[in-house]
Amino acid sequence: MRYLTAGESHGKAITAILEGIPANLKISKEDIDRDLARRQGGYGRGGRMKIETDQVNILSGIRGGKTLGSPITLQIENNDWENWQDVMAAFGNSGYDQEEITIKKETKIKHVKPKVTKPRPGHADLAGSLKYNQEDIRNILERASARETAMRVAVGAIAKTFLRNFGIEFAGHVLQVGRVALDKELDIDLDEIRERSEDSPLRCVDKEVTQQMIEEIDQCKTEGNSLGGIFEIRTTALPIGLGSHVQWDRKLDARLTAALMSIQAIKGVEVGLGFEVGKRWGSKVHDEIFYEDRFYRKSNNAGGIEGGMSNGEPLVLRAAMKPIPTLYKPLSSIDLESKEEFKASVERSDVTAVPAASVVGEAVVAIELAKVFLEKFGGDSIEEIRINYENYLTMVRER
Ligand SMILES: Cc1cc2nc3c(=O)[nH]c(=O)nc-3n(C[C@H](O)[C@H](O)[C@H](O)COP(=O)(O)O)c2cc1C
Ligand SMILES: C=C(O[C@@H]1CC(C(=O)O)=C[C@@H](OP(=O)(O)O)[C@H]1O)C(=O)O
Repeated sequence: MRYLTAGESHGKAITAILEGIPANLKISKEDIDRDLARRQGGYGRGGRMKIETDQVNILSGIRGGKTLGSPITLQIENNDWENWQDVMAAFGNSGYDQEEITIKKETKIKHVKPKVTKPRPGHADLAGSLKYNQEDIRNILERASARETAMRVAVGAIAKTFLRNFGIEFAGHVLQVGRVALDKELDIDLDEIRERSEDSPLRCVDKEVTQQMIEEIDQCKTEGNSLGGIFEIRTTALPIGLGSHVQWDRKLDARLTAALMSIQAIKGVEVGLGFEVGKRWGSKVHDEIFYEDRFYRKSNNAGGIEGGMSNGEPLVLRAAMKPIPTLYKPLSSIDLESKEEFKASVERSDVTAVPAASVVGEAVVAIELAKVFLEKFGGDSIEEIRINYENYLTMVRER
């Protein structure tokens, strides 16, 4: 299974081609749209989310509600493209002048100079414009933008649908926003994490902590600043043996953490206890092994992975997101043309997007897990994969 996304943040649409999903998988557009709406939510997001109502257009690979085994083409339109047509028309055209262009941001008419020359610290602006030899930073920021994650969520919704056929479910929820953290042990099951986080404007399972996070965001916004945080992805128990110890690039932990690191603004990823393992003695880290009809553990410090393979327990992964790079009180930067010191450009921006990132986290983990699952139980139809899967489970059970 493989996929690529394409599209600029203010271009007409974003697209993906997803190949390798087996035939006869029932796909519901409503399930994909539900995840797209979940990604758009979250307290602290900027004006763009009021303009977009992300909905997927399925252009190929699905007939009568079922996959055909052929490439699936997905598209999500950018409503904001209407407002940015003049700016985007000047895109990449080095001959345009520096006259102001009219845009209708959030229905308010605004005039902007089409060329962006003041790189924002923390964004792709400086490295991208030098590397791709671009005078206009917009030629970089349009693609670096996390708008692209909408498409990864759509692809992820298909991966989740596939894995749901084998009893694998996901929950992404927020553990920390800025200085406010949920520091209690979570002793609630996956369904309750899902239920409580869906009810929270910050995708946090605790109401009191959610309120404190809101206050943190409000204070930060008033000061023209931005915030990051931490989210966690959990799954139901995985079958033993996804991934492999035999080669570095087949290790499940390496693959899943790379997927999470590929999300814009993610700067750290933990598996199970994560960095805490460096402090504890071995007896307080390793999960002892028990047997009753099957092998099981009473703790899950390993986060469901040992030796690069799933060990039969639920996955537990966490990711740290840095604060959003665009600050309404901008940081110092150097103008690409004049080389003079200026305040960085201010693009319309989120104050924080940790809840959205947690939904993207679910998606990228689901995509990578679906890939690993298909590598192990691969087949061309869902029926064939089910036979392979059940044969393997029987083999493991009979050991
Ligand atoms: C869901 C989501 C929303 C984001 N929104 C913004 C935003 O509004 N403004 C901004 O400057 N960066 C935003 N970012 C972060 C940038 O996309 C990211 O920092 C940038 O692409 C540079 O990549 P890096 O942080 O991985 O180095 C967002 C990231 C995510 C995951
Ligand atoms: C568009 C999305 O997020 C965008 C991610 C983003 C960035 O720099 O990453 C910058 C902002 O773009 P804009 O200037 O258009 O408001 C966010 O709104 C989205 O999540 O769908």
